[in-house]
Amino acid sequence: MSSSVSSLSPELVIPSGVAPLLTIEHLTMRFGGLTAIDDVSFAAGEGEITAIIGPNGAGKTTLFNCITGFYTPTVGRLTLRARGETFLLERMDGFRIAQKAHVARTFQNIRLFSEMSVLENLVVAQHNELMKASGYTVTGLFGFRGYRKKEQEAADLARYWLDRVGLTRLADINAGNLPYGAQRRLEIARAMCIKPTLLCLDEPAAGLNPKESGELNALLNYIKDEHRIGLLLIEHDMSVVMEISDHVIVLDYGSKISDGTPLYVRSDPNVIRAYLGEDETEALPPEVEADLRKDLDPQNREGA
Ligand SMILES: Nc1ncnc2c1ncn2[C@@H]1O[C@H](COP(=O)(O)OP(=O)(O)OP(=O)(O)O)[C@@H](O)[C@H]1O
Repeated sequence: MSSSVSSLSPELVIPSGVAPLLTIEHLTMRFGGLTAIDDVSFAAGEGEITAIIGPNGAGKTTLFNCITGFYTPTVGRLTLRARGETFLLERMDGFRIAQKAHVARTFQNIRLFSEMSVLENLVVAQHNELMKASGYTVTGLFGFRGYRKKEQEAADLARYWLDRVGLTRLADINAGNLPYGAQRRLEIARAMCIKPTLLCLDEPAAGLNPKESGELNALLNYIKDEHRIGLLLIEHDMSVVMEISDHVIVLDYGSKISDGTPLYVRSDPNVIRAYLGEDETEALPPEVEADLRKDLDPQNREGA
């Protein structure tokens, strides 16, 4: 672990010791009298999958909305360090967070352009790059070389991601006619077309069958391994979380209640209590209780 990482506050330590890509410090988000996020701090590593889990209403989507500029946090600092630049996200609006910091996002409910073809969905995601190449003029209409080159690059990138998500054969059909699992993969491909530094996925496995869920895991691992970007994942499907995450943050009633490797949080009594309630944890058999205590012993804590 480098000295810069080891000097961080304990709240911000990443179990694997990799450099932080995103640092959230003392984030609080209030809606009138309701505190949806209450003084939450954590860091997400470069080239890692960080899962945000917690019961319904824990504040997961609100956290994403703060990171991606949909909400301006009431309090807190959100720092993204990527490609040699530092961005203070709490000071930026959603458009600049997407275009300058290259933070991409998918939503709980699929938001594709359903009347456009699968391929068009991926080209349209690159609209801003193309507009920049045209100098925000009619250059594109005259087919100038610089613009044509950008247009070709946009088409190549779209085809690359179509291939990666297994949709090349379906490139020309309307996105709204794709099967559900394929729509979810297309959304991720579209987000990847903005060449993100950080990809935020809100329940990507929702509604998927086990086969589609396996394909999703493979896709997310591919993105992590081949493109070395950070992924933030809100997910209720624990098989997905436990299989592909490097780091898990657990929220409950807006507060962080656990932070560590999947193995660590899985046996953290705070997490079990949040998911099952007090009564069930009291009824744990003594040998399970003993295992939990062993797992929680800092000496045995994985990644500690
Ligand atoms: N715009 C808003 N105005 C008022 N309250 C809000 C707003 N957005 C979220 N909340 C409240 O903040 C709390 C956290 O909601 P949030 O959607 O972030 O939880 P979540 O963990 O994503 O839940 P789920 O797993 O059900 O999606 C809830 O009590 C919710 O009602």
